[in-house]
Parts: sequence; C-alpha cells; structure tokens
Amino acid sequence: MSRREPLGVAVIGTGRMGADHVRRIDRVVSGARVTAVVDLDARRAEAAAAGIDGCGVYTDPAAAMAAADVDAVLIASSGPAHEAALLSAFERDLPVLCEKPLTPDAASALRVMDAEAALGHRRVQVGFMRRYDAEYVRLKALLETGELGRPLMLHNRHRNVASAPFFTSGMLITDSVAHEVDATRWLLGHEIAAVTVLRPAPSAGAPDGLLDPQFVVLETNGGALSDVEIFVNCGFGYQVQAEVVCERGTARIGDGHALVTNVGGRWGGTIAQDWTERFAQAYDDEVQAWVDATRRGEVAGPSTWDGYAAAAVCEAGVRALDTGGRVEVDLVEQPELYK
Ligand SMILES: NC(=O)c1ccc[n+]([C@@H]2O[C@H](COP(=O)([O-])OP(=O)(O)OC[C@H]3O[C@@H](n4cnc5c(N)ncnc54)[C@H](O)[C@@H]3O)[C@@H](O)[C@H]2O)c1
Ligand SMILES: O[C@H]1[C@H](O)[C@@H](O)[C@H](O)[C@@H](O)[C@H]1O
Repeated sequence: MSRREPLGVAVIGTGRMGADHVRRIDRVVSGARVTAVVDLDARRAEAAAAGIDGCGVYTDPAAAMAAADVDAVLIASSGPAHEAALLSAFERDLPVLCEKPLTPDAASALRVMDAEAALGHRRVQVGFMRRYDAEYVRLKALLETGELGRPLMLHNRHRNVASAPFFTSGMLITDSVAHEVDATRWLLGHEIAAVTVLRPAPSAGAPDGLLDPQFVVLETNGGALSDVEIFVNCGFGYQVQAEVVCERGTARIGDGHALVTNVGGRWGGTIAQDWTERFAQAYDDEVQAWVDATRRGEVAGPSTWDGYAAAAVCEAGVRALDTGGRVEVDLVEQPELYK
C-alpha cells in the first residue's frame, strides 16, 4: 500500500501526551491528519478536536476505528487501556503507534503479541521515542562502529521534577525505567536476563510511602551491566543521561550543554523541566517515521516483541523491588515474525 492522500489517524486518549500528539499530527508532521479523537472524558476529546476540520469526537475507541476516514491509530490512553485498544485495532487490521508501555505487565503484552502474530504481519510500533532522539542515535551509531570496543557497562540517570499523584513505587520501574530497559536492549543488542533493585531511604521530597529514588541493576545475556538511577521527585529538572563504558573508551549523552552562559561571575545553563521539552524533536521524528512507514505499507521501529520484553523485565523489576532480591527474567521464545 502506497498512498498519495494523507493518512487519517484516530488518536485514542487525549490527556497530556495524546493532546500533544494531536497537535503534532495536525501541525508538525506531514502526510497525516487527525480524523478522530477519543477519550473517556468527552470534554477532553472535544477540546483536542477544536479547530481541526472534520475531526470526529468519540468516547469509544472501537467506534472511532470503525469510521471510514480512519486508516491508522495512535494510542495514548493510560497504560492499562492499551490492550483493549490494540486488540480492536487488530480486528480491523489497522496500523498502530502505541505509547509506552505496550501494556503494564507481561501476560497482557503476551496476549497482544499472540494476537498480532495471528494476523501474520506486524502492525505495531511502540512509542519508545529515545530510539529517535539525536543523541541516542549517535551513541548507537558509535557503538556499531566498534571503535570503543565491547560495551561493559551502561550507567543511566533518569530524573523527573515531580511524580504524578497516582504514581506508585512499582511505577518508577514500569512507567519510567521502562525507557532504560528498552534503551539498554536497543543500544547493546542484548536481552536483559536479571534485575536487582536497591533503594536508599526515600527523599523527603517524595510523597509519603513512595520509594523514590531507586537504583536498578540490569544484567544482560551478553555479559554487560546497565544501572539506572531513577528519581522522579528530584525537584530541579528533567534529566536523562547515559554513559557507556567499553573496553577501549567511553561515551556519554544527555549532559544538556548545548548552551552555556557566562554572566555575573557565574557560568551555567538551563535544565529542561519535562519530557515534552527534552524529547520534543524525538517525538516529532518518531511520529513522522511512523506516518512515513505506514504510507509505504511498512511497519518499523520498536516492535511488539520489544514492548513485551520491556514489560517482562519491568515485571521482574517490581518483584525485585518487593523482595529485595535478584530476579531472573523469563522470556517466551521470540516468534519468527519479530526476528
Ligand atoms: N513516551 C513518553 O515519553 C511518554 C510521556 C508521557 C506519557 N507517556 C505515555 O502516554 C500514555 C498517556 O500518558 P499521559 O501522561 O498523557 O496520561 P493522561 O492521564 O494525561 O491521559 C490519558 C488519557 O487517556 C484517557 N483514557 C483512559 N482510558 C481510556 C480509554 N479506555 N479510552 C479512551 N481514553 C481513555 C483518559 O481519560 C486521559 O484523558 C501512557 O501510556 C504514558 O505512559 C509516554
Ligand atoms: O510516563 C512518563 C514518560 O514516559 C517520561 O518519558 C518519563 O521520564 C517519566 O518518568 C514517565 O512517568
């Protein structure tokens, strides 16, 4: 399938991320238009559709997917709602860009993967947008040259200004560290074999009862270690940093030193305050890549297998957090479709 007319996209979930994707498809990305928006909260959906010619407003994802002008689906509802939306999209064989996490646990991710495998072709790109971030892309390209030698360790720092009110201690892993799980698998080309989670006494800046920060250690099946400091109430900024240590050298991204000022006896710069600022270009490039591939009749980018593997690792991580022990990750055999 190769098309001249713009791709008609239904955006499911018009909260913070979904509304931003509606704006992106409407104003930034080429080759697509928003033909439907869906939210359980009709007023949110109406607000997202305001000013977009011919955009249908729905509260039921399946009803939106049945509309004649919907060719593809972008899922940006809350994680637990992803499975039902994905299965509805498969019933109509519609291409999907699904925000991370694919689903919140391994069993539901497996159901989604089985349903896609039953179609016999890939339909889903998962929204692990770091794979489209210029700094991550450069780091991956450098590792692939082999110049630094074999990667031994990856040190990651992931800091948010403040967590959402509904955030639980497990969500530091399933919602936030999910990104480092994918980045580790993608950068190193390894699967993650075991997870350990250590935790200092929680920060006074964290809501009562939230285990924040945490220190997550991922062991890969290629013999590398990837550690993640996750701190979702650091108060001062949004920081995502990674340093890879290889046999002959190291490389680091995320320092945010694009602009350094010298003024009044001090030097410094500014720190992004949230992901919409730090990863703005990555989201644009991710959605453009999805639209372009879909119009060519292809599916590219992070797959349902990647979403399933991340869910399984995160589930092991939550068990490691709860038990204080090292938990091995048990993945099913990779279906042919994703090899
Ligand atoms: N890639 C990233 O960096 C990134 C950043 C933020 C959020 N996300 C992901 O995006 C998704 C949305 O996050 P958010 O921050 O926008 O959340 P949000 O709570 O602001 O918005 C979610 C919206 O989905 C709606 N919704 C829930 N269930 C629904 C259903 N069954 N049908 C239709 N609408 C439904 C809610 O009413 C709400 O408006 C999550 O999966 C989240 O993990 C990804
Ligand atoms: O859902 C968000 C999003 O995925 C961000 O990229 C991440 O930094 C946050 O920790 C997470 O809560």
